[in-house]
Amino acid sequence: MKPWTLGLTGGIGSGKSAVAQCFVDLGVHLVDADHAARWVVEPGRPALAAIVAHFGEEVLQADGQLNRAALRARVFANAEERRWLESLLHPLIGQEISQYLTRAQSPYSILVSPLLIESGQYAMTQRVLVVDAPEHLQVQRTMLRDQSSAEQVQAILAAQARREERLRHADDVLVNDRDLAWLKAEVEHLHAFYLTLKGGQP
Ligand SMILES: CC(C)(COP(=O)(O)OP(=O)(O)OC[C@H]1O[C@@H](n2cnc3c(N)ncnc32)[C@H](O)[C@@H]1OP(=O)(O)O)[C@@H](O)C(=O)NCCC(=O)NCCS
Ligand SMILES: Nc1ncnc2c1ncn2[C@@H]1O[C@H](COP(=O)(O)OP(=O)(O)O)[C@@H](O)[C@H]1O
Repeated sequence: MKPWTLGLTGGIGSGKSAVAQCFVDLGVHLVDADHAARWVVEPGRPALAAIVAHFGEEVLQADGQLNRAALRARVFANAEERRWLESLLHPLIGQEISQYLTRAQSPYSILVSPLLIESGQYAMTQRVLVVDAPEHLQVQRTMLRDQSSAEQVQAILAAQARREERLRHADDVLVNDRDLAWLKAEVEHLHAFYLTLKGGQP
């Protein structure tokens, strides 16, 4: 039977990557929208040239790669610039994702994306798992992971769907407010359940 796709989403620092890694350890095929977002702006790809034409040479590093920190500072300080970037990149990211989803060998595959709902990528999935965490934990974990300031994390949070909106699209919710051993056990339960599903439904 054709593998179905589980959409995995949650706000920044909610624990999507940690949950995704647990599924990978169980042998599930994973496609990561953040990785696709990096591939489409590699040197030589047309999107990078369009970004430089729009934002200027200061969003390039000396080696010709995108200066992600510089672009991050620009787009999370200005919603119009962020929307411009999204309208350029989201169609390209969507194409990469659908190509990689077709390579799935496992009974189901996972698309992990911070913007699954906002970008409409959930249309490529048959079921949605939302990782949820209290906002103070999201901020604390992201600051530790990225060495970013609380203000920058808050600015990114403000650019994302509200928790209620994300939860409205959820078939399953994993509240990641305990330790990683507990998280792993929860993923094992979900995986056992997902293996019983056909096309993402009981
Ligand atoms: C702006 C940008 C260059 C910054 O790069 P970076 O500093 O390396 O940061 P990352 O790409 O790792 O993104 C950091 C966080 O910002 C959030 N984020 C990224 N793009 C976002 C956007 N357009 N709107 C809201 N939040 C966004 C994500 O939550 C991400 O963290 P998470 O995956 O851990 O949840 C990069 O985020 C980008 O190209 N964004 C536009 C493309 C896009 O929408 N990507 C999201 C996946 S579809
Ligand atoms: N339950 C947890 N306990 C402790 N640390 C966690 C837990 N879940 C995630 N983390 C850590 O918090 C940070 C953010 O998690 P991550 O999975 O990268 O979030 P996301 O992908 O949603 O942005 C990472 O450094 C991760 O290792």
